Amino acid sequence: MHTAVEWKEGRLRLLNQTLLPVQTEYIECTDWQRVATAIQRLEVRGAPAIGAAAAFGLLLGAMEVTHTPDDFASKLFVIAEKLKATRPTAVNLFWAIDRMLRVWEQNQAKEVPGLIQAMEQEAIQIAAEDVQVNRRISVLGAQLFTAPASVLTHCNAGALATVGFGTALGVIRQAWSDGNIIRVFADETRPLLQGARLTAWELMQESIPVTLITDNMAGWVMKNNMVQAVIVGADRITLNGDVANKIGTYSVAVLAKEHRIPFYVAAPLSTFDFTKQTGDEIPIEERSAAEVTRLGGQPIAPAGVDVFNPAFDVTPNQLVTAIITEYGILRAPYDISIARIKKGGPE
Ligand SMILES: CSC[C@@H](O)[C@@H](O)C(=O)COP(=O)(O)O
Repeated sequence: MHTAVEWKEGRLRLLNQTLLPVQTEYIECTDWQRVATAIQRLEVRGAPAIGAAAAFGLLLGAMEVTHTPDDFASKLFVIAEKLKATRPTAVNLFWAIDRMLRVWEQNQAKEVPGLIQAMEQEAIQIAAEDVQVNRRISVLGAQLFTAPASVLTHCNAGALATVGFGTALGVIRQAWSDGNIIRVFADETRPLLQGARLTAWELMQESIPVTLITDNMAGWVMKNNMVQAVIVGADRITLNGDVANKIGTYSVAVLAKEHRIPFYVAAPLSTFDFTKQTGDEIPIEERSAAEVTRLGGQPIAPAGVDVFNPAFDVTPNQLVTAIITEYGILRAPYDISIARIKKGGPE
């Protein structure tokens, strides 16, 4: 398993996911600007991985500032805002940066080196927690699979999208080792092909049987009883259980309902936005038209065509069979089950 985000000797090492599966190359980030660019370009992607990378990005920013404590604070806040502006949808980004800023607040009385040390510990802790949380989600989610089944997934919610094992793919990994996964159908996930490039690659590395399909084949695969469950990750979940995830997830959820197939979401507490009631309030990132009009650098549409390129969609709670978190498996009514985990307690 490759590590997507790694802190080593004062540098952030990111696996460059835009080059996969052709090349396995790492980016050594020594300044916060490079981390911001990596998030924007999707060199590091997936909600938990973005959160961890941003925490280290803010740390790198803090390490550059060696002036008076006042100056330190104002510069730190500017860097935090710039990092927050990289991508709008995955709430883990904001969650991780705010967590880092709280450490600054609590250690304000310290000299800059002491402050930086506290911030470094926090960033390392954010990354380490994600590894633990992935394992917990995987073990809990695997309990939903009591007999051998084939599953469909969308985008990539694996090791590449986290610091550890993955969320949706973590559950699949665990259920596979329990003998309960026959095959994984991976949607290619247009426009940036995270399913084809990343999920298929990750699963093949571990010899988990995977079949790649284009996004528009999911309905036919379900109609032919080729999958018994859908499992995906999430970028933001609101208090009512609405789920933002990679564009195309909503279509898969609608199809799953039509075919009476359970639709599971696996996500850590850091993906819940307790400040938002419904999915209507989630900012949806729109990305460049070139992602749709070009494939592998080649034009596949007439020059100048109008394009709509939302990177995410929102699946309404009534299409979600269960949400697997490190605190337990949540089911409807989600306003009640989510209110319970909001307090940090088990479901
Ligand atoms: C555990 S990752 C969950 C989500 O972040 C994932 O499904 C997803 O939509 C990633 O989108 P991306 O645009 O590749 O960052």
